[in-house]
Amino acid sequence: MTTRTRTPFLKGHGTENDFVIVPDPENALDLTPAAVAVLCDRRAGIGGDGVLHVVRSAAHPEAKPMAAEAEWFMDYRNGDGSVAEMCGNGVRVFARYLQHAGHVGEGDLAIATRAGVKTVHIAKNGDITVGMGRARLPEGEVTVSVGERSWAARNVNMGNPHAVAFVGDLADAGTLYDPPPFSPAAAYPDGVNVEFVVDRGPRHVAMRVHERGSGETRSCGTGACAVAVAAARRDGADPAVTGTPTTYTVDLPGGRLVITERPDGEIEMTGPAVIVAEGEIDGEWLENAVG
Ligand SMILES: N[C@H](CCC[C@H](N)C(=O)O)C(=O)O
Repeated sequence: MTTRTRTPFLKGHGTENDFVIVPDPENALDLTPAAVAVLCDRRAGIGGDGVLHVVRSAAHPEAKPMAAEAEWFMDYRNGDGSVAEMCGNGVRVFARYLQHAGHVGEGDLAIATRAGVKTVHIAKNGDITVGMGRARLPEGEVTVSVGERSWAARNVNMGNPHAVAFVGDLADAGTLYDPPPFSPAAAYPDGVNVEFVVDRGPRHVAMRVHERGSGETRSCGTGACAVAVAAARRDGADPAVTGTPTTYTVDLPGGRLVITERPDGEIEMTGPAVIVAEGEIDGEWLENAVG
């Protein structure tokens, strides 16, 4: 962005996982990691867990191969400026933005992401359902720690990496200021999102999450999917084994998501998404802030 340009932005969230939305159909903006970090700064910037850069698939080299299937590409960035493969809450907010901007209506659409094309359904009641694809469950147990405490965790990949630890009480995870150390280091060469989970009832869990690149957030869509997949295996309810779909209700600090895994491994996540506000980014401010 050059000085004195004014770039539209919107603010939105899905179960309080919040994002700065930057519409840029022709991929004209130079959205550097430093610019993302400044935009996500909750004091000196707009504030958010991440940025949803809205680009036509045909205008982005990573999304061009998906352009025939999905007109729009969610170029997702974490709040620290790093790039992640996928953001579940982000896809719902992205779909809500496309609807808000008049690009799509209620019903079915497809969104390109770095983890492939995701199918999305915008329901009349406002709920948004995302086809999250299949989980990968790398072999080998991992351990995560917070302070003096450690837990065995399940390695689940939803396009992005997760470590799911079942704990006695969500307070056991302490303040979660820093990324929880994990071992073996080789399990997550590019870092990891760590979820701490307790039971609330049959097929009903609650979780906290420390997100790679964003810190503790109020919600994580891919994390909720990873938790549901790990819980189903713990509970002897793996749909591939039982032949019946499993649905888990996942309560997060920021709201509730419903995750269904089918016998073929396909996972669907349903939850809300809202647009909170829209405005303009001052190019001169951003240029000075980035330095
Ligand atoms: N921090 C994650 C990306 C965002 C995931 C989360 N916000 C979601 O809703 O899935 C990562 O680095 O893999």
